[in-house]
Amino acid sequence: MSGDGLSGPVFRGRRRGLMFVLSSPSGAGKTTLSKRLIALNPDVVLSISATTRKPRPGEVDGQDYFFLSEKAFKQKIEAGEFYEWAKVFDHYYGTPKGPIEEALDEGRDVVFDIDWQGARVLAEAAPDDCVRVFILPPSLALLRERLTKRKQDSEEIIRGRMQRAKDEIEHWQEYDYVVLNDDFSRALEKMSEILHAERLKRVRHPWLEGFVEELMKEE
Ligand SMILES: Nc1ncnc2c1ncn2[C@@H]1O[C@H](COP(=O)(O)OP(=O)(O)OP(=O)(O)O)[C@@H](O)[C@H]1O
Ligand SMILES: Nc1nc2c(ncn2[C@@H]2O[C@H](COP(=O)(O)O)[C@@H](O)[C@H]2O)c(=O)[nH]1
Repeated sequence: MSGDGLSGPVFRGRRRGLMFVLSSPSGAGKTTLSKRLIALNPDVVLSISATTRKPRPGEVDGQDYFFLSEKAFKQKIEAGEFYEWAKVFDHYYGTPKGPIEEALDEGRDVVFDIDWQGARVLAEAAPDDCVRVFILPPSLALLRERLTKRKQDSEEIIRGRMQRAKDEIEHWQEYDYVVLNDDFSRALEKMSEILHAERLKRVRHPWLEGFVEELMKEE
């Protein structure tokens, strides 16, 4: 069951999975945080996006992203295979529908690492299921340092990502929660707290309606 404290021997109702949407400027730490969050909560599923950008060293197709040609990506847009898609840093990125719908229907929570455009689409499409978290870096200087130390991108690419950082941060007020990723462990703890509190929300437990109705008939 969902491990949310409402599923003991008496409370057997199922809940629908929630969409845990993370955005931040590139390099603030959402990939690292989401992977650690899933390691701590193995019942949570990571949404694997499709992209037309080239794989970084060590990235695995089907694990980090589905790496597609622009032609294949556009065919999938036409076929309606994406929940949402956007152009970010001159490349296409999109969230495949199939695995997400399956996971949510099974009551599993899904983590999305997507930009503000995608977060907005998901929140409009599924306002009751969506929880949006914006991750802030402690400063732009430290953001640049993280991108540099990651050793995955050229100086030119890092410059482009830094130029777009403020455009992304401008959307912070569209999010339900903001987590400052200064100390990593503290940020991770806050993410876990948000996830666990959100799982308990009444709207995520429609079975409670029937349960309370029965309870009120007693005596
Ligand atoms: N709290 C932290 N303190 C120091 N370094 C951190 C912290 N959090 C993450 N990092 C490091 O910063 C780098 C960027 O993190 P990460 O790749 O998770 O960012 P991201 O937001 O997913 O970026 P992108 O949008 O480009 O995918 C990584 O090398 C990661 O180990
Ligand atoms: N709207 C979407 N944005 C996405 C998706 N997958 C990733 N992203 C965002 O793109 C940038 C760059 O990612 P990188 O892996 O090249 O560093 C980052 O902000 C991601 O959040 C998606 O499916 N939809």
